[in-house]
Amino acid sequence: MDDIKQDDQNQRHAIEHGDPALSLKEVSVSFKGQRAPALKAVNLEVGRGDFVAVIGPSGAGKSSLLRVICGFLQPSFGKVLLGDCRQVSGRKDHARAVSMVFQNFNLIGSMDVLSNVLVGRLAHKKGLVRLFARFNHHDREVALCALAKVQMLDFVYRKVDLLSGGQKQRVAIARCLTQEAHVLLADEPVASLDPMNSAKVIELLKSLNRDYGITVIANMHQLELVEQHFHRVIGFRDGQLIFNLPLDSKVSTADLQRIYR
Ligand SMILES: Nc1ncnc2c1ncn2[C@@H]1O[C@H](COP(=O)(O)OP(=O)(O)OP(=O)(O)O)[C@@H](O)[C@H]1O
Repeated sequence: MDDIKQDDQNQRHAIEHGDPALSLKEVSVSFKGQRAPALKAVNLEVGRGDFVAVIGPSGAGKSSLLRVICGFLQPSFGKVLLGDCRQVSGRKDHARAVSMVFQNFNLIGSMDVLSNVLVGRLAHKKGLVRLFARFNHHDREVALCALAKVQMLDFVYRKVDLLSGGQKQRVAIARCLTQEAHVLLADEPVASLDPMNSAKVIELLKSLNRDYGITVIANMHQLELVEQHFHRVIGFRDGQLIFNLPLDSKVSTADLQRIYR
């Protein structure tokens, strides 16, 4: 237990003194037909290897934040930088560096677990090899290692439609691992899961962060899980970043009132 605490402290020290995994500079996102922007001039730096929760009421801009980091959305203003200076300018530029898991898993239900996980390797392919989704021995090895990490090796050839919600989310996480991304974004990863599976999925994300140094940013509605597991919490309201705090104890009532009014 003491070792784990020491590891945690070492990791926090590295984060505080290391390079950023990503930065947002004055990022705004506006949607056609919406009066207010989804994100308003957001400035944010996330440290390499950090484990961050994003909280805020519905419509606060949490998903828009992850989607603009992932490159699914382009900022209307400002820029997203990966590492120190590489600007995110399209899907291709960062398809390998950033991966995402979703509340509804985004898996292909009619395909087996291994085929779904191999999709993560497409980020490493070009041209016809990518078009025809041709995978080699190394791709399969990476995928099987990822499935071992999420404890789904016994289900390699099972159709995804036949898995439970918790198992599906573990497959989705294995797909991210197979992509070998440095940053894992999770959009409400436990919203569809019961409390036991929710805790398991958060523990799994935590172990990827601890064992592989993957930077994790997760949108969360479950404050208890956030306070129990995450190193940092970011609060959003009305598209604005309201606070960005290290999490040594509970989020104060005063801070919660600033976002959930
Ligand atoms: N594709 C879209 N087209 C138009 N407006 C959108 C779109 N996606 C999001 N919005 C708007 O942008 C704002 C922020 O939405 P976003 O989904 O980022 O919030 P959120 O904090 O993730 O909410 P929730 O917790 O309910 O998922 C909302 O007002 C929403 O209606």
